[in-house]
Amino acid sequence: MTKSAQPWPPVETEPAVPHPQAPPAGTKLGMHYEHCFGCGDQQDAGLRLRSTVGDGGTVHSQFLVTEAHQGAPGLAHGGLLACAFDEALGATVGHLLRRPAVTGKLETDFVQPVPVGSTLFICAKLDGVAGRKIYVSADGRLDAEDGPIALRARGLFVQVGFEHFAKHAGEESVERLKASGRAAERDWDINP
Ligand SMILES: CCCCCCCC/C=C\CCCCCCCC(=O)SCCNC(=O)CCNC(=O)[C@H](O)C(C)(C)COP(=O)(O)OP(=O)(O)OC[C@H]1O[C@@H](n2cnc3c(N)ncnc32)[C@H](O)[C@@H]1OP(=O)(O)O
Repeated sequence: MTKSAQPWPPVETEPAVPHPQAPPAGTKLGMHYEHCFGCGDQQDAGLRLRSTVGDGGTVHSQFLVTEAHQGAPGLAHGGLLACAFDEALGATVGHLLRRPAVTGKLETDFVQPVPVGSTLFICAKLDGVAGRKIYVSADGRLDAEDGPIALRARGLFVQVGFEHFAKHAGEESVERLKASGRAAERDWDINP
């Protein structure tokens, strides 16, 4: 539940059924790109979010809040926490539906502060699909899978073709994704 009065998903959707080749529950998901701020291990101050597939169209992600992530002294920056949800929701869409998609809208409820030194446990789930629009949501809990809720988020991801990345970041960006050895491993349904 969220404090927002808007229904979710905001439009009629089909069930978001994981792709037949989606990784099964228990699979640890790798980085999608080593320079990604959300998951990459080549970003010194990055979040280094790590994710595992859960049951029933869910993905469980974690990251340790460090001093590099502060807004107020000793507390995580809100925009950075939104970034963690962007990554967790995007990974849920990308890995479970196996469709390249980008964030169209991201809404975050900040329920309680997240201190430096805490680990945020994010559980994301697929909520529905309407054409290219994919709806996902997540809770973030402090220090344990069943810890107190610190944040909630809801996202709309829009399915795109790989030409999206080539058009806006250059052909080289797609080559870099392929060279990362991660996109190339995947047999995407559209525009592989
Ligand atoms: C990331 C690389 C992945 C490569 C694959 C490797 C493996 C990955 C595996 C897994 C890990 C992934 C982890 C990633 C996590 C991070 C994700 C990010 O941070 S993405 C960067 C931030 N987001 C942008 O930069 C988008 C910028 N915006 C756009 O490019 C366009 O606006 C776009 C594509 C979102 C839509 O543009 P249009 O021209 O294609 O389509 P139109 O018709 O405008 O929208 C389609 C439908 O969506 C609705 N829509 C779009 N934006 C909306 C909004 N803000 N609110 C409500 N509805 C919206 C529209 O009303 C339309 O709905 P109707 O079909 O008419 O019903």
